[in-house]
Amino acid sequence: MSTAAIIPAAGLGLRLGGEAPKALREVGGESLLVHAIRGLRAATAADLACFVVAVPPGTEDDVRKLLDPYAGPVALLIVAGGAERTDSVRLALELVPEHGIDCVLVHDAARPFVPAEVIERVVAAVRAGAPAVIPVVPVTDTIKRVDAAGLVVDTPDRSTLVAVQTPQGFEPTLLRRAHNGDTAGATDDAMLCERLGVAVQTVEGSQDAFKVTRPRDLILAESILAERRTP
Ligand SMILES: Nc1ccn([C@@H]2O[C@H](COP(=O)(O)OP(=O)(O)OP(=O)(O)O)[C@@H](O)[C@H]2O)c(=O)n1
Ligand SMILES: C[C@](O)(CO)[C@H](O)COP(=O)(O)O
Repeated sequence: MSTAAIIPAAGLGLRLGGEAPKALREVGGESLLVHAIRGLRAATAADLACFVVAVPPGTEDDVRKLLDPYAGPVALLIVAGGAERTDSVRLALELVPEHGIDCVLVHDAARPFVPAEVIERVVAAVRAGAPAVIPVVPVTDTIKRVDAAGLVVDTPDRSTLVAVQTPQGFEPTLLRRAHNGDTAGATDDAMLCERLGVAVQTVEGSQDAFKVTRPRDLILAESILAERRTP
């Protein structure tokens, strides 16, 4: 049995700004998407069989040429993404093979430096029987809920809160069922499983798995890459 990796990479990167779509922005001379593909391939215990990459409509051929040299023996499928992240994941999921896959990972192109051990932890937990698995890290700020007027409603106990990363791993049939339902307002795929009443398992994530969202995140990304490239 093998793993399929869906990579939603069709976002515009409005918070990051710049000309190119975010997944094609470069760090250390290579795009975030290439770094993400390389990171997934480094997780050898995941037994990756295919990548399905959702890209901005119209960029399919260019992205295929860009990624071909990095996919190696892993099959590379490209699909035009949708308006929302969940649309892009659903469209990619339609290309995931029906047979021979025991785990589907969904991994943001915008998280280029996830350590291999995090990916392998997610896959191992799915293979051990958890139908939905997410990597998480503790939150370091105090989090408050506020109302429309900006007034604080309450302060949740921080020890019960975590920040959620990707890749998120799923038993394939569950992920298909989750994306067949109502996806409105869902900011990750695990949330769709929660809506079905499925228990979602957490595993330890990593600070390196942060999401490139705003311009300063590129500075952190450059610094992580420089650290990794230093012998
Ligand atoms: N319609 C969309 C929107 C997002 N994504 C992908 O989902 C991941 C996480 O989304 P986010 O960081 O919000 O990316 P953007 O939507 O590009 O950013 P922004 O909201 O700032 O425009 C990214 O890899 C992004 O390319 C996608 O495939 N399709
Ligand atoms: C899926 C995700 O990366 C988990 O933290 C996150 O929810 C994506 O959110 P975004 O606002 O679409 O970047």
